[in-house]
Amino acid sequence: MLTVTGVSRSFGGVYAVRDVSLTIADGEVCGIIGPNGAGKSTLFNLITGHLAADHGQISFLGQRVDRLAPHRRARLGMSIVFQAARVFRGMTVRENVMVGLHGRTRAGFVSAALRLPRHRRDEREIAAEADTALERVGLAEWADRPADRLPIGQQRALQLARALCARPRLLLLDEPASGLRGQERERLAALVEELRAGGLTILLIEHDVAFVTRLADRVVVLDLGQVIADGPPAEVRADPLVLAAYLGQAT
Ligand SMILES: Nc1ncnc2c1ncn2[C@@H]1O[C@H](COP(=O)(O)OP(=O)(O)OP(=O)(O)O)[C@@H](O)[C@H]1O
Repeated sequence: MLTVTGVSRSFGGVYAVRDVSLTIADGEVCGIIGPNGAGKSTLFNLITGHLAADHGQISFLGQRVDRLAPHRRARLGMSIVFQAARVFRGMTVRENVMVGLHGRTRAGFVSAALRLPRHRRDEREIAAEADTALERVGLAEWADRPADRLPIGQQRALQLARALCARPRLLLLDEPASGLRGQERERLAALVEELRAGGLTILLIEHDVAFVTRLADRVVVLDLGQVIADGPPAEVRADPLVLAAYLGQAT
């Protein structure tokens, strides 16, 4: 589904990502971990198109995408949940999901603003689609509540619902567990497991090694911009190179 080949990116002459290659197969959950400054965010942004690579190739669904802008990659089926994503205040949970869907309808923003008949029909379809996504992430009963009152764990689920509405082929999660603890983290993990069981292909970067190794089929470990391990979670956790990279770092 995704192939990264020999990708590098430097800042001011220092490599943040150096000659990284990895592949993600259809239906796989791939986790990218690594100590602070390892290059995780840089690699994530190279894949989504928010950063341009200096060298290397990225292919998605058999097509070169490394020169495409983020929205073009999104149209091909990449959907991102950003770590810092916020909910829209003053809107309900359902409306928050509907905002993401408006751009996709034939009617679009113009007739939405003018409230044309076509808009009213599309609006009902959009609301139904939003409800389906909310159901999928366990937020159905919160649909009519103000989104900014949701606890942070549910706000993250809401962002997932928004991303799912784009019907992604590949879901990219940027530190989904950050700021979550205990039960919230458990709920999110269960949700990702459900999405995986549904056959969705997922790439996640995370600080929380335990969270990743629990969810991922495969874990790629970066250190100083390079891949130092790539394999099943149990294998990677026991790898001496990985243990050495994490030595002295809080994981
Ligand atoms: N825009 C930038 N300008 C200059 N240097 C950068 C930039 N982005 C990243 N770097 C450097 O590249 C290296 C990798 O950073 P990156 O943020 O990708 O690592 P990370 O693994 O995501 O780190 P963390 O776990 O701390 O978020 C670091 O040395 C960082 O200082």
